Amino acid sequence: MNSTAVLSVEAMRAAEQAAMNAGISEWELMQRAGQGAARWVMRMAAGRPVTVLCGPGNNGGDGYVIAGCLHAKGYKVRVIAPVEPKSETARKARAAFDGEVMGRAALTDPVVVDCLFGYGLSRNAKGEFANLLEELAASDCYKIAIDVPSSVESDSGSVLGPLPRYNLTLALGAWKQAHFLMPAMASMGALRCVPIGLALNDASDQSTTAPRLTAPAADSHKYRRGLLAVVAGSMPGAPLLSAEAAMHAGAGYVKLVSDHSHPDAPADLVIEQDLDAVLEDERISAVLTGPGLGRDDEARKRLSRVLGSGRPCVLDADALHLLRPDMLKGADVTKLCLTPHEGELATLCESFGVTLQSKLDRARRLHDVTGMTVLAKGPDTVLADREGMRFFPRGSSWLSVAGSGDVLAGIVASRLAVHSDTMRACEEAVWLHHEAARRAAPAFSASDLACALIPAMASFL
Ligand SMILES: NC(=O)C1=CN([C@@H]2O[C@H](COP(=O)(O)OP(=O)(O)OC[C@H]3O[C@@H](n4cnc5c(N)ncnc54)[C@H](O)[C@@H]3O)[C@@H](O)[C@H]2O)[C@@H](O)CC1
Ligand SMILES: Nc1ncnc2c1ncn2[C@@H]1O[C@H](COP(=O)(O)OP(=O)(O)O)[C@@H](O)[C@H]1O
Ligand SMILES: [K+]
Repeated sequence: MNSTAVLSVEAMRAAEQAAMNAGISEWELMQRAGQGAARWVMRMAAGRPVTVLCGPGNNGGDGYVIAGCLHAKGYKVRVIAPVEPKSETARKARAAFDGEVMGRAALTDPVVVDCLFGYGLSRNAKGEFANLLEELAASDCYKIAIDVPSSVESDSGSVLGPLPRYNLTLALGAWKQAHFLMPAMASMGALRCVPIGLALNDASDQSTTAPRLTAPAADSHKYRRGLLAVVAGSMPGAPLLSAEAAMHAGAGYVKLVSDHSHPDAPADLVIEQDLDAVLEDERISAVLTGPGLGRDDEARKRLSRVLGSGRPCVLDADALHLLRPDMLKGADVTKLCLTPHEGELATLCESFGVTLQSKLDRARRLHDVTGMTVLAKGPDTVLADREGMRFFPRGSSWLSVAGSGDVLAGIVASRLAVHSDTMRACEEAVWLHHEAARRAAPAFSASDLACALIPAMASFL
């Protein structure tokens, strides 16, 4: 089975070194990578001619092995290599390939395999490399990236040259961070991982797989299934949306604590006004606040009361702007989930003295300095928690609609009310959010999305 480990370049080099220390040579690793990738290339090429672009490092070395496998199977295959290989193992692979190698040629074949650079890309692709990538971007051939697209920086997912849109990207040995990060992720097409026998069991960072949810126990009642309080503030719409989503994500009972009258609220949503009375109820299993909370003194007081309740909490939207380190004194931070988008993450980093730049680094450090669960959402959602980072497959781009984050916060809170595990709640919520988007018709609104949670739940039971 494919591993779900996600490795930084440093961790990848260490895993390869460990394999070599255990007696598997770099040459053997390259053979496994190249042969495994070649099987995918042949599946996609289905007999059509193939061009392989080979760069100076071991990614180029993999390219010569791929070309060799295709050649041996009778494929019409040629290599375009703007420079000779520099690493010893890649030179050996070049010498072992007895097919056609050209310095420059037009990209006329229907399938092109890109092995210019892998995780060793260290600066902007320029000159002949940039020309080739531009030509590849403009071509309508079937494009396969080996390990990572050649202008993608493996750790950050940032782009250092012309970026073609690939049909397929084959990660070698393990997933790299860029496979789950924007802007790189958007260009990779289908993603597959080719195992090469690395020991990855100790990797702390992982891609997530579909959660398994369970129906309520046979002897459940509404409180035992989880009682959630959604604490509203100055604006009525957003918390109502969160509460509606929460009602369809597992909790047995959702209360909206609000001073507004909410004439549009469904009859089965209980609306209360007395925040202290609600929070004193021992049966409350989780609290959500932030959507529509406002940022004035009253909102700050509400947030402090929620934090003081000691319940598992989800903090979103305005709560993330109001949150300060001193508010966490005495709080059990392991019960708190933050669900910031990019802007809210920047605000939180300022409040908690995190100066790193990338979303991944910021989320990781924010968790490290606060101990809270950080779900940094966006087109490339990442989760930072006690066990490491968690990554997700791409969700529907239709999720970029106002209120979509309120729905997500409601789902996280609902799952938290069910089982009190912050990390698990976030993982389940992202998958449910994505699945609801898949099941809703295109151009859905946030309330359509909340309704689509009902069939989405069924996907994971
Ligand atoms: N090390 C191993 O054991 C294995 C590595 N494998 C392959 O090796 C790749 C990593 O190999 P390398 O570390 O050799 O790195 P790459 O092949 O990714 O490229 C690095 C080479 O390109 C040069 N370079 C980097 N950026 C450049 C730029 N913008 N313009 C021009 N030259 C540039 C570097 O100086 C270096 O020579 C992986 O992505 C994977 O494809 C696989 O064969 C599996 C085994
Ligand atoms: N292009 C996209 N692809 C996939 N998911 C997206 C995309 N854009 C936004 N999302 C998701 O939609 C939600 C938007 O949340 P947020 O920015 O808080 O919106 P709002 O404040 O309007 O509710 C997040 O869960 C985010 O992950
Ligand atoms: K590549």
